[in-house]
Amino acid sequence: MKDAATSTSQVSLLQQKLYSARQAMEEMSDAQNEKLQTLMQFIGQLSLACKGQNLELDNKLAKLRHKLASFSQVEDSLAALNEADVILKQQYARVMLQLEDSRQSLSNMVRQIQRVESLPSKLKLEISYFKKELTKPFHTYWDYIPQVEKVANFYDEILKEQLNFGEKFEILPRHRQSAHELAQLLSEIEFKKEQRDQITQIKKSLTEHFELDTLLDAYQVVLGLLLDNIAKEKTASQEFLFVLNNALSNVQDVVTESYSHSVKSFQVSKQLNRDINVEVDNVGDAVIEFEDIDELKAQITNHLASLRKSLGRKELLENREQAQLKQSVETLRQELKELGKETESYKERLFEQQKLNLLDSLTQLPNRSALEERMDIEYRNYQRTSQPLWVAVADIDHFKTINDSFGHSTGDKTLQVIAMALKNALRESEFVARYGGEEFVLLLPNIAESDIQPLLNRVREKVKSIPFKFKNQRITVTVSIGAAQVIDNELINETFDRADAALYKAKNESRDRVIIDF
Ligand SMILES: Nc1nc2c(ncn2[C@@H]2O[C@H](COP(=O)(O)OP(=O)(O)OP(=O)(O)O)[C@@H](O)[C@H]2O)c(=O)[nH]1
Repeated sequence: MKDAATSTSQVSLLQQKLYSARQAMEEMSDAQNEKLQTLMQFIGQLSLACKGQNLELDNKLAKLRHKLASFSQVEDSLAALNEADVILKQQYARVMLQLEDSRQSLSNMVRQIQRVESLPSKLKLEISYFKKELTKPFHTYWDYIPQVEKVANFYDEILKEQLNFGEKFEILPRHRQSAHELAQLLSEIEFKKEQRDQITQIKKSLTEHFELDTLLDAYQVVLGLLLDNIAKEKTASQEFLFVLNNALSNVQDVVTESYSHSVKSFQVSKQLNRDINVEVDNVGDAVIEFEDIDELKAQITNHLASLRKSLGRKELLENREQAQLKQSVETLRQELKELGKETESYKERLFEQQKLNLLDSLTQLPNRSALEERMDIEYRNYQRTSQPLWVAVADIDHFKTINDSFGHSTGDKTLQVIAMALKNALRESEFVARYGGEEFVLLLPNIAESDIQPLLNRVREKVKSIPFKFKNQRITVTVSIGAAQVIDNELINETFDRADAALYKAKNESRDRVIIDF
């Protein structure tokens, strides 16, 4: 019995121990599950941090999280852990390569930036320090990102600079050519007085160191001014036509009115004539059929009274008609007088405009259009009379140097003085025009072959003797001249070409000379 009791108490002891052991094991398992949860959370965060970098790594980490869901599966997870470890190492190597590539790309970008010529020196220095910094390798993306930010900042600053000072496009020869042609065109077009200062400024801006924007602005402004002038001219013409139209319709009204009045008067007058004729006939009849002289007297007195009445009415009508006619004529005269005045002022304006269109604004010499007109006239004279006609082209020597050394406005003044000298050196019947730039064309009729060289040499000497003084420096300005005579059936433009070729020779033969194409 005692044994049985002992056994029972041992069993219960064992049961108690077993219970305690199970409890301890359960507690241990809970603690491990808790640690496992922490590990899973960590892997979860790691997956999130790496997500998108590497698809394979994303899958492995997802599988691992699934396997680690309970402690019992930890054993199975080991292989997945190893795989994830390998991929992580590969990913690290790949990131390192990528960072190296990115570093190279950044270095290239910096080299490009350094090529921008207009960089301010401070920025240049900063970029060159930065370039040195870029020679060190990056270890993480966190090394890389700030450097990218720096490059972006450099671009930003450069962009700001460009925006502040306007983008400076390179000026190509064709831009220079366009600027030169525009400046020349501006010398040939006559602008209104109030526009001239602006045009002078534009011309000046085109001959000095200009930017593309200046050229584009110049085109825009010139176009605007021209359109404005055309619009004004159009308005003036329209106003004139309006006045003309008004006057004509007034005249038409007067004429129509006096016509209808005349028609009416004519009808009344015709009726009165008929009445008079009837009365005259009546008198005639009374005389033929007369029996009693007293009765005849009475009848004739009656007829004569009617006749006088009709004649009185006719006279009244004629007087009224006369007055009406006088008034109409007076109205017409007034209208025509007004119209005449208007036409006169329009003609004057047209004449002024025409004159302006034919003058070069800078030198006040005839311009190219005027030259063409005069060439036609002189050529027709030559064809009619066969008197000699010479064309000479004169060009100022090294004029560019004057502009470059003393400024464009000094160049302009020089042109004005030389233009005056050329004009004064010629006779009334001779003609000089500014052909463009620093080139002048002379038309010289009726000059004998033996006289042309001395004449042109006198012109050349006259220019040479002008005492120019720029910036207190005595300067001699010379011209080269080429000339040719119109021959046989040659067109005057062909003569001009020969004169121009002679000028070219004079320029080649050290300038300041006259060459005639005989
Ligand atoms: N100031 C001023 N300069 C002008 C005008 N029109 C043309 N020019 C300038 O005249 C100069 C002509 O230069 P080039 O054609 O090289 O001739 P150049 O310097 O006279 O030399 P050569 O003719 O070979 O002796 C250019 O600099 C033009 O800008 C103008 O209206 N005013």
